[in-house]
Amino acid sequence: MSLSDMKLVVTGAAGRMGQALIRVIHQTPGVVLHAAIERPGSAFVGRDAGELAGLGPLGLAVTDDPLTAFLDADGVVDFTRPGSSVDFAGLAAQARIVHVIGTTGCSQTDDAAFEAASRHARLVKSGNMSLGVTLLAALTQTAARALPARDWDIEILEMHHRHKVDAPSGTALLLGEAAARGRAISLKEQSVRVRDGHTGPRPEGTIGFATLRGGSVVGEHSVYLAGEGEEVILSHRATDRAIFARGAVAAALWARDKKPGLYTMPDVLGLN
Ligand SMILES: NC(=O)C1=CN([C@@H]2O[C@H](COP(=O)(O)OP(=O)(O)OC[C@H]3O[C@@H](n4cnc5c(N)ncnc54)[C@H](OP(=O)(O)O)[C@@H]3O)[C@@H](O)[C@H]2O)C=CC1
Ligand SMILES: O=C(O)C1=N[C@H](C(=O)O)C[C@H](O)C1
Repeated sequence: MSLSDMKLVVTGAAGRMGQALIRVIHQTPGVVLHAAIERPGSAFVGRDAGELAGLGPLGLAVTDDPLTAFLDADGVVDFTRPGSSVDFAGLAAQARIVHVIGTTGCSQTDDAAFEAASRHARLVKSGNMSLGVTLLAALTQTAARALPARDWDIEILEMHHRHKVDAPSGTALLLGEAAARGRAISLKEQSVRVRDGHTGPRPEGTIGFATLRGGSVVGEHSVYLAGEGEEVILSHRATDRAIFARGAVAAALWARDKKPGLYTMPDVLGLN
């Protein structure tokens, strides 16, 4: 470790993403694992973070004390649950550090809390931290703008593993927002999140969502632009959670010298 290495805290350290983050931080020059956090009462508290992530012992025990961990850290990388991420954003604001939020399924109230925390912390939040999906969103916006709503319907299909708890996925919603921007419409007013029974014909100009869950699928997303006699399909398939972890660590490093604020992955990748 060098003096200038960015000291990162991983919350939800024993989770699927927590373990991937510990591995990526261990391999990435310029960052160091400062603390690993699980919730009070978790069976993982006290366990070695490296052993949890399959790296062998790192000499760093998982704790349930984020306040102490954040005070002496440069950033926190957080893929947990909405309520927990809101609490962590408050602590990151107190500590004036970087908070990278990958957690999905957040409500408008949660988003307002992130906005408030970003007055003091540097927050980077995205429903998908991968380079591929950030590009897919840009392509979706371009395609939605180019293909008129009168002739081209937009549908977003996603599939994830059986343990996922929120739907549609954060990525599907991010792609829906990109399509809505391309069409200059409000996703909230024009989205169809569920279909069941006698639905009637498809309302023109809407953006539809369909959700599949099963097995160990890491994450698959397709944007269908369906016209009369032809379809354009833009797709992304994640096969390794390391893509999200690498994006999150790149976001933390990018945000290190930024002003307090709420940023997204296109900011990190210079696409805005
Ligand atoms: N933006 C992106 O690129 C990506 C986002 N995600 C999102 O990240 C989130 C996590 O996904 P995943 O890793 O699969 O989920 P997991 O359930 O495997 O992991 C979440 C971990 O967070 C822990 N946790 C929850 N609350 C707290 C808390 N207050 N303090 C400390 N630890 C806590 C959980 O503990 P316990 O089990 O005890 O509750 C669990 O160990 C989801 O919202 C998912 O959609 C996932 C992949 C990529
Ligand atoms: O829960 C997951 O696993 C994932 N969640 C994110 C989402 O909701 O889009 C990103 C990725 O697809 C994996």
